[in-house]
Amino acid sequence: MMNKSGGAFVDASGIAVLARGLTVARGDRTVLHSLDFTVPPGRITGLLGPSGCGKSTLMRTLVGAQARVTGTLDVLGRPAGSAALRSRIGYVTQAPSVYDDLTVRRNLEYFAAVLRPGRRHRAGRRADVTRAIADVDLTSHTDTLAGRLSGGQRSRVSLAVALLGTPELLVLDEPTVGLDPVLRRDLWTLFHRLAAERGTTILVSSHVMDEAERCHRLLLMRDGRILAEDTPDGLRERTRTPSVEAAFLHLVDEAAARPRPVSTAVPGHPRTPQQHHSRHRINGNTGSTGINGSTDQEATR
Ligand SMILES: Nc1ncnc2c1ncn2[C@@H]1O[C@H](COP(=O)(O)OP(=O)(O)OP(=O)(O)O)[C@@H](O)[C@H]1O
Repeated sequence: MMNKSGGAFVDASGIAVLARGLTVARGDRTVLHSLDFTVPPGRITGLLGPSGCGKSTLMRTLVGAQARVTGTLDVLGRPAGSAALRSRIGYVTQAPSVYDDLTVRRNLEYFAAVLRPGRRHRAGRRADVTRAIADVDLTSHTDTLAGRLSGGQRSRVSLAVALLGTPELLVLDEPTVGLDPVLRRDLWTLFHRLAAERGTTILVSSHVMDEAERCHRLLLMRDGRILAEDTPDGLRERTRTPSVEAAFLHLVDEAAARPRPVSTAVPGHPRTPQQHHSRHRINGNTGSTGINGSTDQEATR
């Protein structure tokens, strides 16, 4: 089934991601505290919050690369970590995962062969590789060794890898860090094009508040909790502030003035009724592989 924009229809409910009571522990601490949120399909949702608030952990959980998870997390209508989701999600981590001793094209060809093995897919793979390189504006560097690229160019190779399988959901962990303003603008143009033309659902994290204005919707996070879930306009109006940054600070102050919930249940030992009552319980030790090759070993941390 297809939606209006030509992308895949994700769920009868029209929700790409649904989290209820989502809790994650890392080390000896709970780092995500009973999160409730949704991500709409075919839109760009920004995950914003200060360093260490849990953005990467949430993204790892979405792609099934995080252990010690309780609660409900449905992604494209299936429990996070399901094997069936692997080819439907593109995940770009903060550290570009490319082979320095291969050219841009060879890097892409390698990952394309993993996604669609077999001689009969050769022509299709070639077309996918050429399109993905053009998507990230690296056509003029097709035959350059990845090791000779700048940091920003290497991140774009990682993004091209994630775009290879035409994913329905793209999960991007701080993709614009360290990029100059022109490249940042070009990347945001690409994200909007992917959402509008291919119906791709994009979840993109950032700790730069001015990037919030470029998103259709925002999830504002702090200390492993969702402070707000709204459009940029909605946030400004609701807090009567002139910018998303000011709205964020307003919400931080508001939250600080409220008493905190007492419980931080350790995953595996749910204490709240909500945690017992999941529509799709997710497997806390699932170690499915994101497109950038997150491993079972990583899933245990
Ligand atoms: N391997 C780990 N073991 C234990 N705790 C961890 C581990 N990795 C991260 N944490 C903790 O989990 C919390 C959330 O970290 P996370 O990387 O998800 O935050 P973030 O918002 O993505 O930060 P940044 O923007 O700096 O990448 C932090 O308090 C961090 O110290």
